[in-house]
Amino acid sequence: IDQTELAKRIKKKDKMKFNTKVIHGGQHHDPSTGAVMPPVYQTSTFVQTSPGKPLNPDYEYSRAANPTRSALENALASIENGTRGLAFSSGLAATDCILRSFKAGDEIIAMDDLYGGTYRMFTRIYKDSGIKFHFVDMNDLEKFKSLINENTKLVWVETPTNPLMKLADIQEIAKITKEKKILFAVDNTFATPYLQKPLDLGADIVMHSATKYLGGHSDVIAGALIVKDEALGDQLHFQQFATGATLGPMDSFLVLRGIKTLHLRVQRHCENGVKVVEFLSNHPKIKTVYFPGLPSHPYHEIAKKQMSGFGGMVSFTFVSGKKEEAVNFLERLNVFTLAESLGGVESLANHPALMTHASIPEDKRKEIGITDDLVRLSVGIEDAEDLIADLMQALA
Ligand SMILES: Cc1ncc(COP(=O)(O)O)c(C=O)c1O
Ligand SMILES: N[C@@H](CC[Se]C[C@H](N)C(=O)O)C(=O)O
Repeated sequence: IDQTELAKRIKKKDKMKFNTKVIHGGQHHDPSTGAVMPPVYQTSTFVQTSPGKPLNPDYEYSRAANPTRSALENALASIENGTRGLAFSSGLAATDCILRSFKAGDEIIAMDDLYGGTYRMFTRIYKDSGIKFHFVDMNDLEKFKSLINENTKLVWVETPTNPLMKLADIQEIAKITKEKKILFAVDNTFATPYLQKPLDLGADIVMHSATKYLGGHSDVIAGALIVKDEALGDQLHFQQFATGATLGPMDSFLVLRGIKTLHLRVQRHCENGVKVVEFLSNHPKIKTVYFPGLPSHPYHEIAKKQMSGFGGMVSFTFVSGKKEEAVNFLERLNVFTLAESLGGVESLANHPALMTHASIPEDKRKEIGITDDLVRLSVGIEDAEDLIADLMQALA
């Protein structure tokens, strides 16, 4: 098949439905061998037939492009309904790639509840760059609007947020950022494109910690950016190429393999999430359950509007409010593994204040509601009965 015919066939797959796209989107067989999965092109460089003339014009050096990474990047673009995907060596490297575009005097408005590492990058790595950061609850649209001025260059939201499961209305924010010509980036790690498609809702950039649901098997650290606008895609690719935080071929292969079962896994995460939430919500020792699928969740209406399911991430606090009770509970778990990270097939449990969000200063944590008795669960795809039995014995 010649290249034009191949490109046509790939384009057709972009019109297919989501469950087909996770498997075929942006994909074709390996042109030189016919291999169905792209081989792990474990090579740093590519032959040139004459100086400056690579044998294949798409590939000269793997930091710029590598065929295994290209296959993943095409899949990422397809499943998020973008035109360009970029794969990074971590989620934070992907975030950093966006941040590098800004200069002293620029202002960035970010959601007040963020993954601890993102908050740490904004407040510590970029603190001396002259970029000004504002943290605000994006549900207070008036307050958000009042922070915008001619220097505002980026709006950054995570929705749902890590770990408090707050939501931001992507469409409403996009109306404002479009009018003011501000770039709008959404960290879609918790929702995944199976449940939420920020580019379709008006965002300019989707970011992922692909370490989580996209990879799905807790075996890789990876990040992703996806955009619709081709010029923005070129600009971000240049930043990535020129600074170097690209994803290696083996890790690209693992994330691509993970994506092929994303729809099945997230469906089960959602089913199990609801069952775990039902159990926790009726347990006498549990005070508040944070889950966007609960009608009592303050942002349930936004969740219904922009998500097609509620995911498998659940946080909760104890009636006693005591850190010791949370710690004892976590130490007693048997099927849930006490570990940082989320989105893998196995259920994980985490104490945000002591683990994933320890990099946020204590006063700030308290201010946003990350209390010392807060526990976060990443509900996996095991049998829900076993998960609930494990929670029950650990709470007993
Ligand atoms: C919501 C969210 N965004 C970004 C990151 C950063 O990703 P990574 O660990 O892959 O660098 C994480 C976790 O680390 C996360 O939970
Ligand atoms: N100690 C790490 C924390 C990694 Se958190 C991983 C993931 N985002 C999660 O929320 O579980 C650090 O970077 O400080």
